[in-house]
Amino acid sequence: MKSFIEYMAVELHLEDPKSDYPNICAGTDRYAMYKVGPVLSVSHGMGMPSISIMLHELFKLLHHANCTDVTILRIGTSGGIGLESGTVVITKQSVDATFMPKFEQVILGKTVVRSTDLDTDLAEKLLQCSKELKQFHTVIADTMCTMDFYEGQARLDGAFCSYTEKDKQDYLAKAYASGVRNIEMESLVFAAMCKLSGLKAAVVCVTLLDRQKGDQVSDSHEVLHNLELRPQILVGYFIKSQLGSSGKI
Ligand SMILES: O=P(O)(O)O[C@H]1O[C@H](CO)[C@@H](O)[C@H]1O
Ligand SMILES: O=c1cc[nH]c(=O)[nH]1
Repeated sequence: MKSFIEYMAVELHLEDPKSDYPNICAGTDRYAMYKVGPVLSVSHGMGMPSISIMLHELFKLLHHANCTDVTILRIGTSGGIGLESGTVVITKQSVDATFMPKFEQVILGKTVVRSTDLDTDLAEKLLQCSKELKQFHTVIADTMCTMDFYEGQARLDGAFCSYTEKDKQDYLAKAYASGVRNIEMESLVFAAMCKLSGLKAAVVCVTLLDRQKGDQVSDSHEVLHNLELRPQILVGYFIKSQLGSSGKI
């Protein structure tokens, strides 16, 4: 989060050699938050419960700070399906582990179903940015969001596994056929909460491996670090172009 803010400071020409970027949320270890100019960068931990707490608190903060015209972008990593590792996926729709575009939450003992639509126009603008950048392959596709990294994502290498390689491949093939091209663990509640709050939102994740070829993320730290920079580069370029065209920088 801090390195993204340092990167944005340079991109937006807002860097100050004397300034360090403090963690605005240093009083809690739940997440970290950094800011430069109009850009906030916040960590969200792993999984839907973690990101949903952060989003509740972030939305309240944005409200009390009278922020307007807010765009929220989740950047992160994912497992790909049928894509070369390093491909960046901009989420068209976030779907659950049964490939349905809905987020279910039990509230007061009743199941509430919320839509996980994301902003189509924003996704297209991000894709256009990637075409201008010409640095890596980017697609718009559905993202499957799961409750778990191992059995929830059909891995065979967790502590428990109750299915075969063939079962795994059949499930991933069904996901692919339904339009899913990557798997991660936060987009469902992220999309549902951003839609509910009326904020424009997008999910941009790089794929670290092709799940039809394996389960383990086994590239070197250096290779993985370079792949992880891709969503930052794309979103950084987008933020810069948006702020430039609206005369805010
Ligand atoms: O790269 P991040 O944002 O952590 O996202 C992905 O990586 C984590 C699993 O390794 C999950 O949080 C998943 O959604
Ligand atoms: O396979 C992967 C890689 C990163 N994050 C996930 O959730 N799954």
